[in-house]
Amino acid sequence: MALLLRPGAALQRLFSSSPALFPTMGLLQKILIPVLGLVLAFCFYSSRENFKPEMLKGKRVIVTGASTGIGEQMAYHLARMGAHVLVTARTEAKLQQVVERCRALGASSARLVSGSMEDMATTRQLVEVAEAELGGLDMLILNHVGKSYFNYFDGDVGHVQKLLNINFLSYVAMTVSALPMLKRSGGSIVVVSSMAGKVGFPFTVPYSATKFALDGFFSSLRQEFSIQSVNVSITLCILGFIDTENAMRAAADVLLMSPAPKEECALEIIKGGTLRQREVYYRYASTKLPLLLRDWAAELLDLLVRQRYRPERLRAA
Ligand SMILES: NC(=O)C1=CN([C@@H]2O[C@H](COP(=O)(O)OP(=O)(O)OC[C@H]3O[C@@H](n4cnc5c(N)ncnc54)[C@H](OP(=O)(O)O)[C@@H]3O)[C@@H](O)[C@H]2O)C=CC1
Ligand SMILES: CC(C)CCC[C@@H](C)[C@H]1CC[C@H]2[C@@H]3C(=O)C=C4C[C@@H](O)CC[C@]4(C)[C@H]3CC[C@]12C
Repeated sequence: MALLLRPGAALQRLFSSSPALFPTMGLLQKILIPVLGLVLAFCFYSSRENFKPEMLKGKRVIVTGASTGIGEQMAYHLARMGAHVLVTARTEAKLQQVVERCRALGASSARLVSGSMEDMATTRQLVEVAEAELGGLDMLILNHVGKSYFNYFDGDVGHVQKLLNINFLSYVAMTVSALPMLKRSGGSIVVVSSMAGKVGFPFTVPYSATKFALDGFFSSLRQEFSIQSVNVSITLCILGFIDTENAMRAAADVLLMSPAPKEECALEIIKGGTLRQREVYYRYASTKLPLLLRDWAAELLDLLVRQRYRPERLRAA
């Protein structure tokens, strides 16, 4: 434990307790350890490129589920950064407004494709528009989710299947269709997932299944890209509770926690994708830190989570 918390002090204690074994310890302590520390710090910071909004200028980006919530906010950030934005969802009227706002915010171009992700024709059309009108694709942001319920699992297998089609299979289909373009540009795939795709929470059984599936598929695919030297990054985004209209309506009464803002969340996703990070955790303290408990004290994590729920406030199904 001491080695984890104060490695310098722990090493010092270890070495100073057996001077005969380490005749050059004085030298080691005074010079080598500080130098090693400096080298490690340099490697760590120099490998982490800083994000700059200019990185997105002129980049061709598809954002799915962009008519509302986090997807809509990502479209606006990308527009401000001067990207070419192609947004999609089912509600054409809403998408039209998003496109207009993107143009006003300074997008290099903004267009839409409306349609359901249950339908493979939508996937095909999106990729065709990117190819024909943008001449390729640099970033694919997969963000849409089908409507589900926030309540006890009701046994409806048909709903699980439908949600898997929308939240998981369409992500696979989009990836397969867009991959040739992404390989050409050395681009990025960004997959928006959730803490509910890493840990089992109550009242989101079908949704959680679809998010766990995304982790399995994309983490495995990332390994294959690495073996085959495919220069396409995959960023999996692990989000906590975010203040989008739909999430607030569904869960705010039941959850004893405050939601994080969708605007900031959208920006963190874009930053992570642009820097080709393996995973994004937003917010860090309520996602990454609880996950440290998952593998070592799962029961404790489950208990802490249940304490943040008020099941008596669930709406009658
Ligand atoms: N908000 C939160 O607390 C959290 C959200 N997340 C994740 O963040 C992402 C965005 O969430 P959020 O912004 O809250 O979601 P919203 O419910 O606000 O937006 C969902 C989007 O998906 C679109 N959509 C729904 N059904 C379909 C369909 N069949 N075909 C195509 N598009 C569809 C909707 O548009 P339309 O209805 O017009 O089709 C809308 O644009 C999701 O992946 C979600 O899992 C993760 C953790 C927490
Ligand atoms: C360890 C804890 C401090 C963290 C717990 C975080 C939990 C409570 C957070 C993490 C992910 C969140 C859910 C989510 O991903 C998406 C949606 C869809 C939306 O329409 C309705 C709300 C819902 C179910 C969120 C509810 C709250 C969840 C379970």
